[in-house]
Amino acid sequence: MADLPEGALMQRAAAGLAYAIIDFLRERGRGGAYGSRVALLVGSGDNGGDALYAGAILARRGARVEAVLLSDRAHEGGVAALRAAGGTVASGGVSTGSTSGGTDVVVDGIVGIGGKPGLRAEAEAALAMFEGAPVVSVDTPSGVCVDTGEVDGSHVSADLTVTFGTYKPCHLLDPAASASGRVELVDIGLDLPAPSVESLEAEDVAALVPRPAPDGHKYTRGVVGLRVGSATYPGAALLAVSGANTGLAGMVRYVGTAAEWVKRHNPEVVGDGQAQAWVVGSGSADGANSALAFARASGVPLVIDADSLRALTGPLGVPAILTPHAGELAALIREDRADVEARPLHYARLAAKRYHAVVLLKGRRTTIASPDPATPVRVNTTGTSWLATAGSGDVLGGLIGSLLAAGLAPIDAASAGAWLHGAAATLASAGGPVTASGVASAIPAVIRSLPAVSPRSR
Ligand SMILES: NC(=O)C1=CN([C@@H]2O[C@H](COP(=O)(O)OP(=O)(O)OC[C@H]3O[C@@H](n4cnc5c(N)ncnc54)[C@H](OP(=O)(O)O)[C@@H]3O)[C@@H](O)[C@H]2O)[C@@H](O)CC1
Ligand SMILES: Nc1ncnc2c1ncn2[C@@H]1O[C@H](COP(=O)(O)OP(=O)(O)O)[C@@H](O)[C@H]1O
Repeated sequence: MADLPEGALMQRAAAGLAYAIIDFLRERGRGGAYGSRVALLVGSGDNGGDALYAGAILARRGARVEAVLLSDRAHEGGVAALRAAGGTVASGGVSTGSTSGGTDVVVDGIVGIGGKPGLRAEAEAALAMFEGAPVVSVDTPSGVCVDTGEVDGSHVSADLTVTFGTYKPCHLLDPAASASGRVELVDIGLDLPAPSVESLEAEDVAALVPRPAPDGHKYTRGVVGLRVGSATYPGAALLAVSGANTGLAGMVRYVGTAAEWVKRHNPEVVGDGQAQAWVVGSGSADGANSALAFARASGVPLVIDADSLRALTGPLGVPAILTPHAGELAALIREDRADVEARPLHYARLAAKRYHAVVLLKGRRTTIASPDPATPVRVNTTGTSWLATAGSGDVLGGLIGSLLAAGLAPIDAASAGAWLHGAAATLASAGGPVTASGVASAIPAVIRSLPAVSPRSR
């Protein structure tokens, strides 16, 4: 890094940005840069510099590029480069109209990682001039909080965000993740600090998924037990069992009022006995407290879902994964649901600390926090909104339980489970509706499709 000439990182970022914009224009039916009309919204920092240098590349390739400067301190080298390439520069935050009324893309170089949340009035006014035009954000959608994914005030909603070096929390965590649109990563050779938020990829999950040892038997593979469902909600038992009974654990036990149903549909499932992990609470209704008490007394790691979350009073004294959706987490920590949805990172961390458990906060971007504040929070990016269907959370609890029983650490079981669950939903959905049972049925196919893992990296 020390050997790089000054500005080299910005030149790499700008080149990556320019080529991403050209691809974006092609996707939208333009030939590429040539003949396209490009508006750059340029703030006072290096983020605006990236936009200006990218604009210069586009102008050299025949685009009509206008930079709208939102500050009188725009990046000087970038302004000069754009002018030299034939672009126009409008100061005072007002477009000359050279690209409006048919702008093919607006490039948001207002602020990047140096910005404060919220947009200033001149940025809002400039965005309003180009309302309706597609937006590509440089590094981050301007106005969101980069480190938490929260939004406070107005912000850009991008169709595409081109980011440099690494994904930032705002690209992964809602609500800012939704404002980022599609996110493309450009490697510019940055030296990066350890992340506070991360996301598993297929290779990571492949390395975590338990595989039977050649000389293994069913007990060495782990036994998962479920105390879920009730006379009121027998379906929750069936669905949680379907998530657990995909062959990832060596054996599945079920204890509860739905035992006859469960065994009729799952002849492999056996009754009470020792287990390496218990899943409790899904559809447990009045039995939620006793299910939790029995499971806790076993001393093994637990997955605590739905009704059993209400029975929690504090840390459990055993390793545990809590799996609330936003409403359940709000009730658990006595906050408003809307606040939890607005600050998932904050509240997942808070609950993990308070209950000394891994907290998996379900939603579009399921957020998984460890009680150890040094462990990065994991955000799940697989899945589809078709997964928002009754009972799919029950399937997830069972699946995570089987991974826990197979010996994964709670943070790994929770995050690999969420990844597989989302991927199974996408596979089963194939762009259309899917049921919770359909999600469970697709889990083995997702595992078969994971990239091969060398035995050494397991
Ligand atoms: N890391 C790297 O090595 C590389 C980084 N690179 C790029 O640099 C970007 C970071 O650049 P940066 O540090 O100059 O900050 P940046 O986000 O442009 O703006 C900060 C200035 O904006 C202002 N401002 C603040 N809040 C505001 C608001 N809400 N609304 C409006 N204005 C606001 C405030 O100035 P003020 O006007 O208050 O004086 C502040 O000083 C990064 O995201 C990436 O694109 C690449 O080139 C590759 C190498
Ligand atoms: N908009 C969405 N996009 C993707 N996944 C979603 C969305 N909404 C919910 N989900 C996922 O659907 C599942 C729903 O679980 P949950 O709310 O517990 O449902 P249930 O209690 O009916 O089983 C979770 O895995 C959650 O992450």
